[in-house]
Amino acid sequence: MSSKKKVGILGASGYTGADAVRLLARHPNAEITALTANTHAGKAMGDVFPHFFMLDLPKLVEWEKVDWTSLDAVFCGLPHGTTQEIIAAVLKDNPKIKVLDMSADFRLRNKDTYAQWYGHEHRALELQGEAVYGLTELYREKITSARLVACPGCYPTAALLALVPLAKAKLIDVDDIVIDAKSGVTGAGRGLKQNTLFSEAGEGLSPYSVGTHRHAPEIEQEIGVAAGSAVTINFTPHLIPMARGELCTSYVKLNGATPDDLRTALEKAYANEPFVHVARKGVLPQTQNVRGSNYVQIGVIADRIKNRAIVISTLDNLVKGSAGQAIQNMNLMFGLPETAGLEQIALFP
Ligand SMILES: NC(=O)C1=CN([C@@H]2O[C@H](COP(=O)(O)OP(=O)(O)OC[C@H]3O[C@@H](n4cnc5c(N)ncnc54)[C@H](OP(=O)(O)O)[C@@H]3O)[C@@H](O)[C@H]2O)C=CC1
Ligand SMILES: CC(=O)N[C@@H](CCC(=O)OP(=O)(O)O)C(=O)O
Repeated sequence: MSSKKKVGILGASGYTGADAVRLLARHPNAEITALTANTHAGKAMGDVFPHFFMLDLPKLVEWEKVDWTSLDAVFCGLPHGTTQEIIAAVLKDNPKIKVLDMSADFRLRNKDTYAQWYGHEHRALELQGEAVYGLTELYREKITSARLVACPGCYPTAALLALVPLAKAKLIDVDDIVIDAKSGVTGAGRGLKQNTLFSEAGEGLSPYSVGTHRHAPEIEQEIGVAAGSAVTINFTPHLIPMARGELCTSYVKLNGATPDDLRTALEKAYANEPFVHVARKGVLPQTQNVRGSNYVQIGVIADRIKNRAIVISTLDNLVKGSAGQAIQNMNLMFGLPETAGLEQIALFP
């Protein structure tokens, strides 16, 4: 009998689900036994994503048709709002399944903050209270014993890995953080949308949700925990003409520290981290350095303005920004080597 963990992927016809398939198909300790879709249900995975021609994968089915009793874990790449209802139904009858949610449904701890930003009351409040925030480097211990892990959004992962150690060490003024972020268009999912058409996204750079993006409260929640006080940040996302990749430029005010102190604090925080690389002085992170990999690269640059510094972080939104981080968390939850299935080097150029 195979000792591999049997995993299912909800939303396998979407981008995060498909990247989970790409990575899990070569994971030494996992076996994909169920894949779900909505409009694509009934199709072969190889017809929906022809780049999987070499894999023998289960057919895409509606989530109600999955034999949940045979699964050890489920990855969830569904739209937010939909996830909470489906996961509540699955866990009700199959309470032992481990859930790696890549949507936003269980990330915000405060139910009022959730309702304010997502426009409705949470429909699985108990699970919202149970979920562990899945930023591996910050919550490793809690993730190890969790049943439901709310993997962070791609922007929060990039921003928080750069800023949390600095907020914790009180090296920066947490009331003066400006995050300027850029994402490739896969960040918006595979569904047809006007703003991600090649003709509209291919030759321009567009800011969106300025001052209103739902990742602001998620970032504030975790910087607030690190700082020990509520914070408000300035966060502006942009859509850039490339498929995958994300880069966050954070402008910070120093609390009497130097930019070199910031770099030293980050190096110390991530000295034993397999997937976070602090660039040496003078090296600027760029999306090409992490594309297709589970790595995050962070760099610190002195600003010409006195008492300010610039912290740049980059990741692949479909790997460390979603499917890769979810697999890293699954590895912890099953006591597997944390890096299993995730050691790919960036696809450069
Ligand atoms: N893309 C990214 O970089 C990141 C995305 N996320 C989050 O991960 C989740 C998935 O994102 P992404 O993969 O980009 O999205 P996609 O739009 O590419 O895929 C969504 C998936 O959900 C399925 N689906 C849609 N509606 C329903 C429904 N009512 N019932 C069951 N299944 C449904 C779709 O099926 P079908 O195609 O058959 O209709 C598809 O498989 C979202 O919550 C997103 O915000 C998080 C981090 C990064
Ligand atoms: C380019 C783009 O549209 N990106 C998405 C973020 C993707 C992500 O991380 O979203 P979740 O919080 O839903 O998981 C957005 O801005 O909504």
